[in-house]
Amino acid sequence: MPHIKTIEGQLQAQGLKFTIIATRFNDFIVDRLTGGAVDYLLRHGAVREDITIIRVPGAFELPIVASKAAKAGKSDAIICVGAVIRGATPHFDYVCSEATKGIAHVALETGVPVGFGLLTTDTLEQSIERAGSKAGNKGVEAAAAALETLRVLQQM
Ligand SMILES: Nc1c(NC[C@H](O)[C@H](O)[C@H](O)CO)[nH]c(=O)[nH]c1=O
Ligand SMILES: CC(=O)[C@@H](O)COP(=O)(O)O
Repeated sequence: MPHIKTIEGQLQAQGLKFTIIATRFNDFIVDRLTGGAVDYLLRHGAVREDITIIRVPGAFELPIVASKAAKAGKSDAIICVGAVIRGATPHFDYVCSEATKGIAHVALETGVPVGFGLLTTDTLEQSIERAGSKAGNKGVEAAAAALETLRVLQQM
């Protein structure tokens, strides 16, 4: 059988620099996402000195700050965390759409992997479930995805 070349990212964070960008909006949820991301990185070999946390007002501001962080060249990977919870008006859709598109754009434009740890939920309960309770922790998932993607990109 011919050999199939396979590229997979190792989940080793030793020697890597990370920037976590976290919203102040819904901070009681977002602090759990941030903590999950930090804990994941430390457990996989990163050191505290190589992790920077930047706080922004809300999800809408995540892309511009992620863009500056990526272009500054001091981060191997970026992790965005936040929580947008549906209100009574279409505001939710606009905030989610721009944050999502903007974060994806930063990664594609700069080549720096950006983990997407932004909760977009219909209810507060759904956010709580995804911030370290019964449905896991999306901050952890975003940190893991950013690290794995970085390790894949390094082999290409
Ligand atoms: N409603 C939520 C927001 N809204 C605020 C915007 O993100 C933005 O900060 C404001 O419009 C000023 O530009 N942000 C969240 O992160 N979560 C929400 O539920
Ligand atoms: C997520 C939102 O946009 C939000 O909390 C705003 O609520 P509303 O639509 O009731 O103004």
